[in-house]
Amino acid sequence: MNVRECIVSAPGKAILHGEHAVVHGKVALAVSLNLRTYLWLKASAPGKVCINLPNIATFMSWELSDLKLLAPESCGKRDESKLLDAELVRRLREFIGVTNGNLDTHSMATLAFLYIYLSLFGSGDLPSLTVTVWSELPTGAGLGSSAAFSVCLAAGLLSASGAISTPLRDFDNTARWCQEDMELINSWAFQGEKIIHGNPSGVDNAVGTWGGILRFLSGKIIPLSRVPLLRILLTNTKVPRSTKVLVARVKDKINKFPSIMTPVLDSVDAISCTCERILAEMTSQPITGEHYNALEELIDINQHHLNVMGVGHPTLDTLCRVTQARGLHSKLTGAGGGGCGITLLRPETDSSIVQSTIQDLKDCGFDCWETSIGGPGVQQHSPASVKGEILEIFSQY
Ligand SMILES: Nc1ncnc2c1ncn2[C@@H]1O[C@H](COP(=O)(O)OP(=O)(O)O)[C@@H](O)[C@H]1O
Ligand SMILES: C[C@@](O)(CCOP(=O)(O)O)CC(=O)O
Ligand SMILES: [Mg+2]
Repeated sequence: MNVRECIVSAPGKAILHGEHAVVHGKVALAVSLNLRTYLWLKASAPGKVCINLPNIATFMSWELSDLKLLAPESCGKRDESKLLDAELVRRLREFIGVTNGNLDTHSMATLAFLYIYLSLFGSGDLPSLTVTVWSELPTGAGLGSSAAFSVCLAAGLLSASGAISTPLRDFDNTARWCQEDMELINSWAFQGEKIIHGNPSGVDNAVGTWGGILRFLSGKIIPLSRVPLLRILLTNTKVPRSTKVLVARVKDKINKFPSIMTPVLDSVDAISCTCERILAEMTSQPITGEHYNALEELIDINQHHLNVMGVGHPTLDTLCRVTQARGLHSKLTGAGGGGCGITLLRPETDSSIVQSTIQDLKDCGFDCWETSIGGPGVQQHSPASVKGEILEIFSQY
């Protein structure tokens, strides 16, 4: 079977409010970032499937004849079932030698790839292909690298299978899919997230697919059209953590202390809804200091709640303290336990304050940069529209 070569990309995300609570049916507000993951899919030597994941030093190659033995009996390109095929996951875990509880980066990424590949192609001829992924996002830092990876896998493999169109026309630089195709990409990306996370809410893959600023509640995605331009500082504490472990930790706490944790989750829900209302107000009325005071207070309250849930970290406390000393407010973003935090900047925050804060945070050993938000969701690219440095990485494989 011949595959169609393609390059696709998907953005990372920052959660403004609602991480963890969103897994338990509460509202989250999330925004796409200008950092993206790129996937290049091309035909490979006959009889072989290869993945090159240089961000995580993973390079694998399999014989089609071995993969064919693992393929599920039925597969469905249009099957949007929310349940993972547990039997296929079991066979794949055994095939790549993952023992129970093994959560390493390499195994999760390989499992997610093989699961989507075999689910989409398993019942027919398996195509010989090579997939190379390169990301501008830090891996495992709370910026949705797993979701951007899963969205790219879903978009690339669905396109190669012909289950969705190839939107890029001659002379286009980038192109996006129709709503129906994006829903299919999102649903397969969600399967990838399930393999990597265990119990994802789906907010990260939704932002990776649609981009922009979204309100997410129990799988329902509402793009926010009325949002002021927000200035955000991103800080990576560089403390590694696993979303899967942190999501499980919060669940244990809820099971242990339901009457204590349920009001915390309800409060986070109210924070997300209040934030959404304030953001809408800021587009319909003149923006005042009161709006920013309220947004800052919501950030502080939510950060305390996240500490109560057990997903804080001393480095995140340092981030909050260092930025507070400059009059700025921060919270963790994503799963916490290290990883990244966001700091809200006011429109009038002087660039000298921003630069001094960045320097203070760098002095703590963190990476820190001002980011732009709301970038496009999943896209197909012509090679000419991909940055030279990424093409150069791709050209090595
Ligand atoms: N560029 C990449 N290449 C390969 N695998 C990736 C890449 N980015 C993310 N992943 C997968 O996602 C996992 C990290 O997911 P997760 O713990 O949810 O953190 P994040 O906050 O970055 O989403 C990694 O262990 C790896 O399996
Ligand atoms: C903690 C959570 O709300 C977000 C996790 O984001 P990340 O994998 O840390 O980027 C989990 C989820 O929504 O699936
Ligand atoms: Mg993730």
